[in-house]
Amino acid sequence: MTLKLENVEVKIQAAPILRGVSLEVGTGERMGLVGRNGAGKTTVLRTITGLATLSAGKVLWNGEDISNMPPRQRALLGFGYMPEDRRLVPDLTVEENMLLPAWVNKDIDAATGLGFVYDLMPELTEMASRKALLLSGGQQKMVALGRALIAGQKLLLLDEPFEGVAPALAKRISEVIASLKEEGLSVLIAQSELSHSLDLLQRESVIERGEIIKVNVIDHALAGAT
Ligand SMILES: Nc1ncnc2c1ncn2[C@@H]1O[C@H](COP(=O)(O)OP(=O)(O)OP(=O)(O)O)[C@@H](O)[C@H]1O
Repeated sequence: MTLKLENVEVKIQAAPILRGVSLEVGTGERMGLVGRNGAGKTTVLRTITGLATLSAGKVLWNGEDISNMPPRQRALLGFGYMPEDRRLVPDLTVEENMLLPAWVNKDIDAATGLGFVYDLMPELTEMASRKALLLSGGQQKMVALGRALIAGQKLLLLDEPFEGVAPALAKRISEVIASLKEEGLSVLIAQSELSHSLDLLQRESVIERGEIIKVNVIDHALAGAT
């Protein structure tokens, strides 16, 4: 299950936002996408989900060109997306918020998705019937992660999953993401700083002004990981 971007160009109102972006995320790999605000990280994730339109280049999934596939079909391939803002509906419960993608896209297998998420994050079972507005910011991030996993059981795209999250919850989110390797999930994590996830990532692509300028292999000994 390999994701590949080949020379992807995206323009917004004629302005070049992504300029020849190429990257590859292998089965079970956790790849970082690191860059400053405005570098183009969110646009890369939106291109993979199909929400942003390419003006050139290709998005490949297991070698198949999916550049023109609509977002709802990509969800059925097992793509999950957690946007930077959590976008939970305050008056809906935790479970209802997680089921939103399946309400919108009837082809998503909600029961399987929900079972997968509750096995992975039992704490969400305990808060399933609480309204989203009663949760802390970090708990809301957990729910948003759960929601991304309802469909995203092959490729998970996370935009700033640790931003504004207290250390204990950030550690828990990190643990959950790490455990996905056993499920063979590929994960791409966009963030402006690496601090929370150095030991979580195998590689990081560095993006600057819409271009990948380098790919680093994370040295876990140096990062202090075991
Ligand atoms: N809808 C839009 N209209 C105009 N410009 C846009 C739009 N979306 C993104 N941009 C521009 O594209 C560039 C890349 O934005 P993008 O959100 O992908 O960056 P980012 O690295 O994710 O940063 P951030 O973490 O601040 O979201 C920025 O210069 C941004 O201003």
